[in-house]
Amino acid sequence: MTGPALSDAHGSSGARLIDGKGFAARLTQDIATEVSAFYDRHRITPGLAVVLVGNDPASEVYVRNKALQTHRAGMRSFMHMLPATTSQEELLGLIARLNVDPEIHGILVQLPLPGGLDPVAVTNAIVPEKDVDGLGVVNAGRLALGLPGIVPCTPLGCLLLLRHYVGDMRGQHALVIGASNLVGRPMAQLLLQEGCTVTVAHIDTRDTAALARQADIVVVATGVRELVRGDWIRPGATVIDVGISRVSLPGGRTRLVGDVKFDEVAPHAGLITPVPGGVGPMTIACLLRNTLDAARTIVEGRAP
Ligand SMILES: Nc1nc2c(c(=O)[nH]1)N[C@@H](CN(C=O)c1ccc(C(=O)N[C@@H](CCC(=O)O)C(=O)O)cc1)CN2
Repeated sequence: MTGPALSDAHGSSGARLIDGKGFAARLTQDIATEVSAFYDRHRITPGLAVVLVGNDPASEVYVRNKALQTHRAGMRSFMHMLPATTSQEELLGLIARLNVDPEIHGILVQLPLPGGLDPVAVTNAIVPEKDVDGLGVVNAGRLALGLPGIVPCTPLGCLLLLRHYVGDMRGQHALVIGASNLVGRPMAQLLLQEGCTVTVAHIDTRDTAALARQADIVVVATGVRELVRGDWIRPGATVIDVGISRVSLPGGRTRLVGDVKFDEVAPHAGLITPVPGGVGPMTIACLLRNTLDAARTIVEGRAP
């Protein structure tokens, strides 16, 4: 429940910054310790296969970071970089091989996929026990029923931050803006399980601002940059910004912005995640968590 109050430079009257970067670094260290203990017990190093199709520049950065962090946590990383011309059959063939590879405990196909490839069919081709993105129907169904399973990395990261900084969320009103399979839908399920009253808004929901003004917790995952404005936020509310957009600045430089107009929102919020350094780093830390848990399930035969 710590975190610095924002300085006047941010135009804030005292919202605390949620330090996702620091939290993710500690989580990764803990996972490295657990990976080492797992190796001592079984003489097995968990292995993560990451599949990237095409050359989306942001995805290339994310998969490189995934490989780096996987090594840092003491696990094995297997990268499969495929051309954008890869057919659905070729991709499904690779997944079928990874599904039965004993060195692989987690499989992730980086999203978005190039046009012509069906992300639902592809993610559902991964066997549920290696589906470390938690996006297949088995893990998504388990989450919807409140059963143990693999939870998608970004919503899991948001949940860990909320549990740490907010604590008990029972009775709080949570608004999730954006209903994607990757973030919004699983996030809503997790908040329900925490005892929140949950509203889910679409990008084009009428008067999302009015819904936000009633919320104690606002999680935004729309990809619409700076959608959430200062007057949307009830004083003291917790704001979790999942969006990451790169905007061009004069002189060829770029900067990252989220789905929240930070300088306007921070003075109203009680707690807020920055972009960068908020939810993003938690996504990769939770992928490592899910990979180790998947290895445990496969090797020790126990549920995560
Ligand atoms: N199969 C998946 N595809 C995608 C996922 C996912 O969880 N599974 N999530 C996103 C992208 N993503 C991981 O893949 C991701 C996004 C952001 C970050 C991150 O650390 N962001 C940093 C800034 C990094 C930068 O400088 O660009 C931050 O916010 O501080 C990590 C992973 C879509 N695809």
